[in-house]
Amino acid sequence: MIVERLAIPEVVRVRPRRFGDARGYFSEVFSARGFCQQVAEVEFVQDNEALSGAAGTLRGLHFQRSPMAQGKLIRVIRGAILDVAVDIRQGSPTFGRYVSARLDGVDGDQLWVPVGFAHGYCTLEPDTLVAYKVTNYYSPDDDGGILWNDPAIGIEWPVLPQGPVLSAKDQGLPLLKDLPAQFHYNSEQEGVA
Ligand SMILES: Cc1cn([C@H]2C[C@H](O)[C@@H](COP(=O)(O)OP(=O)(O)O[C@H]3O[C@@H](C)C(=O)[C@@H](O)[C@H]3O)O2)c(=O)[nH]c1=O
Repeated sequence: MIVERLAIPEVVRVRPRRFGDARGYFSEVFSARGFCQQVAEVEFVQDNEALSGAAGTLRGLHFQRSPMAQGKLIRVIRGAILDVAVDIRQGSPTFGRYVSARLDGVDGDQLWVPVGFAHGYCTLEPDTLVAYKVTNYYSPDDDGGILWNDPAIGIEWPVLPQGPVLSAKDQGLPLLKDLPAQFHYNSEQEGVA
């Protein structure tokens, strides 16, 4: 497993080893032992899967507030995404900044996005299948979000002349500066894993 910390070092790109042979390949896509030793000591409780039909489907930017905040380990089974994590930790030197990584089903890279970050992705190919593990259960009451194209964050999404395919919910999310106080993430309440 190769581990690479991004410009915001709590966000980590993980490349599990693949053993190729004449049949194809074998890969341990997750091992608690390796992950806890090399990336973050967390426990995952839920596995999610999302299929997006059209290239240019954008989901995000999402998070759950404390105490239901979720760390997420994202990978692409088929297709490709630009995956994005935005630092929303109050007082963080990188608050409001983001990192991104291309993930695809060909090389099998994963992205670890800890609590304290909003997460989103845009699909780069049709029929992209994304799978991710999360460290806390889904809690719609604690669901928070930030508008995907908040100019203060300035994410360089793929160029989409028609604009992205968005859910109705994601079209109406607030800007980071307008996030209600009860959705502010305070690292002192909940340590960053
Ligand atoms: C996220 C989630 C959704 N759902 C349901 C609620 C809803 O009816 C349907 C679709 O939900 P959403 O529109 O929120 O799905 P989606 O926009 O794909 O939401 C996801 O986006 C990415 C970027 C993330 O980071 C995830 O944490 C999650 O927020 O699935 C669950 O039952 N469990 C879950 O954990």
